[in-house]
Amino acid sequence: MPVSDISPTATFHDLKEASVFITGGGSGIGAALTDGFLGQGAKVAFVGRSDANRFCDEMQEKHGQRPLFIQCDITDIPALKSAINSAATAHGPITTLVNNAANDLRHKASEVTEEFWDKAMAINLKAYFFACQAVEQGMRAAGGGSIINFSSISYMMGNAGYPVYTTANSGINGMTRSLAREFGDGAIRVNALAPGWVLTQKQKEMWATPEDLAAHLARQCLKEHLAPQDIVDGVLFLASKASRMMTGQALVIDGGVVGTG
Ligand SMILES: NC(=O)C1=CN([C@@H]2O[C@H](COP(=O)(O)OP(=O)(O)OC[C@H]3O[C@@H](n4cnc5c(N)ncnc54)[C@H](O)[C@@H]3O)[C@@H](O)[C@H]2O)C=CC1
Ligand SMILES: O=C(O)C(=O)C[C@H](O)C(=O)CO
Repeated sequence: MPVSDISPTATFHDLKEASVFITGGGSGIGAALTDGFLGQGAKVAFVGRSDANRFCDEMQEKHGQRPLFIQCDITDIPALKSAINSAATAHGPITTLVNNAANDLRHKASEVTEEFWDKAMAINLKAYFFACQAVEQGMRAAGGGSIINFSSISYMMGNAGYPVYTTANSGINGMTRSLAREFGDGAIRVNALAPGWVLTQKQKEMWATPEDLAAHLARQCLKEHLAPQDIVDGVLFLASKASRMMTGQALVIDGGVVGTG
């Protein structure tokens, strides 16, 4: 489905003018999130490795407001912190952080080198932590905020084929619970969101064989594959004061896989 067709169903009035920072907000689920937050009237900044100006043009045309794109590899922690500072300077202190960028490259345990491990963890876990650290003081000064850390049901399913990724996904949930405790006295909420299999263009091109899709659907209670926009309303809810007393949780949006297999 083209990005332009994405339309979240809920309106969260407190997200109007909110300063939102999204990692990997230019493609896949992240692009749907950028679109969704702009649709709420939020000010959105996002980072990604490759040029996203065409996507920003599309968003400006659709919403009358351009997201701020900052080119940045999130494994470069000083660059990530600098991007967060630039976004806060442009839009005001970040009150919603979405740690979305990740890499689910397939691999076998026997093939994992130390170098691969370090690189995978740098993208899928380390960057998440340092982005949380970088927004803490600004959120405290602003009177609070919401952090949403993308995890995945893949570790809950005990999936093979990407063990370093699933290790990081599990770590994200532990980190989320600890940071929820540590940041809670600043009214900063920290939650995880674990999607099921979401058929982005990349998933369709790289991993989704007809056999695997059928097997996955057989495990879902709801017999329809998820699209990126199915994740958006859940993120908006976690960002909004609609979830004001919810923190340290992992929200699963998967069509009903976990616990049914
Ligand atoms: N698509 C799916 O089926 C599922 C996705 N998820 C999670 O949802 C989130 C989004 O997933 P997708 O949209 O499928 O991912 P994707 O791979 O399609 O997009 C990830 C985005 O992050 C960016 N990115 C990756 N590495 C980066 C780096 N080093 N520096 C800066 N940007 C970088 C990419 O350019 C891209 O914009 C991830 O956290 C993923 O683990 C979880 C479960 C299932
Ligand atoms: O995190 C991921 O990426 C996934 O979980 C993708 C799908 O859920 C999957 O691989 C299903 O088998």
